[in-house]
Amino acid sequence: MDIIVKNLCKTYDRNQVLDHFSCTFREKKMTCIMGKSGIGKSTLLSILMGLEKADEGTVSGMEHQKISAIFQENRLFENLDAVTNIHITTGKTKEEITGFLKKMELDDIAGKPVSEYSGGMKRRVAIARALLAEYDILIMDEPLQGLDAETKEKVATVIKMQTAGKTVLFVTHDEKEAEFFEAECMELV
Ligand SMILES: Nc1ncnc2c1ncn2[C@@H]1O[C@H](COP(=O)(O)OP(=O)(O)OP(=O)(O)O)[C@@H](O)[C@H]1O
Repeated sequence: MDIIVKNLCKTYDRNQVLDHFSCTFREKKMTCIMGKSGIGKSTLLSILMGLEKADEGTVSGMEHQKISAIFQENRLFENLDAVTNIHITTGKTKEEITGFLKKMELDDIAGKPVSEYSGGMKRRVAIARALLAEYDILIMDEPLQGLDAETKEKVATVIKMQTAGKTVLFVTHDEKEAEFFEAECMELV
């Protein structure tokens, strides 16, 4: 089912962020949501996920759908290791998680608490957790931010393979990422 957004409005205090915004996100496709900083991309995602309420407008196609998300913040349990972090959320076995972490080049630190990881390692754990969860719709808010060019390419390749044929909404500032993922682009203005 496509996700159909009609006439969304959202104002914080006197700051009108979304003004009758409408668009369609196609089922089983990746859509890149682009637009300048502060334009309302994360706000749109929050409304789609039901974490924020729109002042006006409707969203259809999200009902009864399992959503997995990578937020701008990693939202990890810092005192737990990568495997436990991912197990708690996804229910996947230690073997499944360890195998996947290897693809993300995280297997050697998987047993240490997340608090001891670098920023890029934490980001990869958050990405792995979202990809291993069962979902109908994957929502990613600047998932590759903070990764070096080489790691970004590897992780992007894993994301591309894992999300083929899935409905994915992907906020990025980087047109090259949109090209790499062969995603449809939607610009917030
Ligand atoms: N909870 C909130 N309370 C008040 N203002 C908010 C809140 N959340 C977002 N805003 C404001 O709404 C506007 C849009 O923010 P949002 O985070 O959606 O933008 P964005 O396009 O995702 O930006 P970026 O690319 O920098 O992440 C900004 O002016 C921001 O300050």
